[in-house]
Amino acid sequence: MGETTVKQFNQKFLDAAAHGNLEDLKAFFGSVDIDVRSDRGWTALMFAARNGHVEIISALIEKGCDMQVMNASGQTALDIAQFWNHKDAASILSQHKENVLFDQIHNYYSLNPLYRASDLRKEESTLQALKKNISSKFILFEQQKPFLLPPEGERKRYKFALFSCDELPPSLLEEATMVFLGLETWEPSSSAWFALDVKENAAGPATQVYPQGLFVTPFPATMQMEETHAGIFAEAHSILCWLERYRFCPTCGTRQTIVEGGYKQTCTNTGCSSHKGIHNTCYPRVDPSLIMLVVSPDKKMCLLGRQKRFPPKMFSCLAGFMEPGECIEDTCRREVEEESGVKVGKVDYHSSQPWPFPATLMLGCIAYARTDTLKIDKEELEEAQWFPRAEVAQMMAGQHPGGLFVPPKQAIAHQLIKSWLASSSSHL
Ligand SMILES: NC(=O)C1=CN([C@@H]2O[C@H](COP(=O)(O)OP(=O)(O)OC[C@H]3O[C@@H](n4cnc5c(N)ncnc54)[C@H](O)[C@@H]3O)[C@@H](O)[C@H]2O)C=CC1
Ligand SMILES: [Mg+2]
Ligand SMILES: [Mg+2]
Ligand SMILES: [Mg+2]
Ligand SMILES: [Zn+2]
Repeated sequence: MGETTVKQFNQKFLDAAAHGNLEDLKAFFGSVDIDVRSDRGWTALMFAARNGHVEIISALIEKGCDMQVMNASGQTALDIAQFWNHKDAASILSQHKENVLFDQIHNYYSLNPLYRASDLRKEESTLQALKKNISSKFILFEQQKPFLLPPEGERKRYKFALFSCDELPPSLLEEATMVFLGLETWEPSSSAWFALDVKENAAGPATQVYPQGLFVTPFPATMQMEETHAGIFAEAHSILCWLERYRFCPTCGTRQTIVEGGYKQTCTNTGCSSHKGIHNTCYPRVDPSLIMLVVSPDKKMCLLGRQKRFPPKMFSCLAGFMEPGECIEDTCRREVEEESGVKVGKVDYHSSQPWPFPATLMLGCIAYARTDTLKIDKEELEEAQWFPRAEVAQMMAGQHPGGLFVPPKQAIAHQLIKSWLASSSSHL
């Protein structure tokens, strides 16, 4: 095709989106660049958002269009739908959190599309009404094991089986530990999501509705979930583990009551000092830890290590829990020196990842080493070594001659290594 014909071809595709003509639009799939832009920098998704064509938006999203791009005025498709007050279109677009996370790296387990509606947690009567609302969605756990639909046909990933209140026995709804996870969108009338944890024997009622569903051991199955469901799993699983493991007041040992949709527990002993002053024992815990890609002083190598529990031949970034009263930079320097003997200078923050086993928050950093002599702490690491960039690239690609490899893309370690490889290509 000549340049003019390509332009005309692209324009027809954009017109189909603007006019809401789904059949015409689909005819272009496979031959057109789905993110092609008009002269003003508008994509097909933006044209569909401008006119509120919900079907077109869904079809484009399903085909994997980029939702983060901006037009020449700095608007995304979501901004455009909101500006023209197309509520349904805005709602679909806002469910895909990439929209609001533009320019941000998002890691697996962090893509939770729910609006947490934390203000509603305190409104007990609203929560009770939502629990009985037929549009509310329930996900099930049995002793913290999620009830999932296994990969099937074209779908390569696990996803949650969703239940409505009339599909679950009333006794189960009453007795299970319940967590209010949030609303589907910021619209107060949108569907609420709840997680239910049953002690045992929920398989009967659950498999009546979904014969193919099963309660699975969360790790590693949840590493293979639809990404938004993995985000919802992270929220639900961390809270449920906390509710299960902190049933008694850490201050006086009295039984606690679950309140605020599962996001708080209060001690039933009115004389307990946990009711006075500032304390944090009644809220769910999150344990911050650091994970760092350590770059050598000459910037040509990075430091990777193996913990004993890793699969054979897997090397990853060093990691360690933060200690009270410590800043991120000092945790990074201390953990690297403790485990490898290497002294770190500058520390750059990269991105973070909730690690819901049970509630770690991994803070990913790039750490610049000042020294390169290794003195490995054999308790913490079985092995650690400096790897040149080319070898790391082979490990990432699964083409290392010795069979060494790095964690899969769902792990933040993978993303740190990938970023370093991309940024260090200029040092070759
Ligand atoms: N995605 C990846 O490639 C990797 C992830 N990790 C994760 O990073 C996190 C921290 O790394 P580690 O090397 O294990 O930390 P670490 O180097 O601080 O050593 C672990 C020890 O720290 C102590 N500890 C202190 N606070 C703790 C807490 N809140 N929970 C549990 N143990 C605590 C325990 O004695 C534990 O054995 C872990 O959650 C681990 O799963 C670790 C290595 C690689
Ligand atoms: Mg350590
Ligand atoms: Mg460690
Ligand atoms: Mg430590
Ligand atoms: Zn107490």
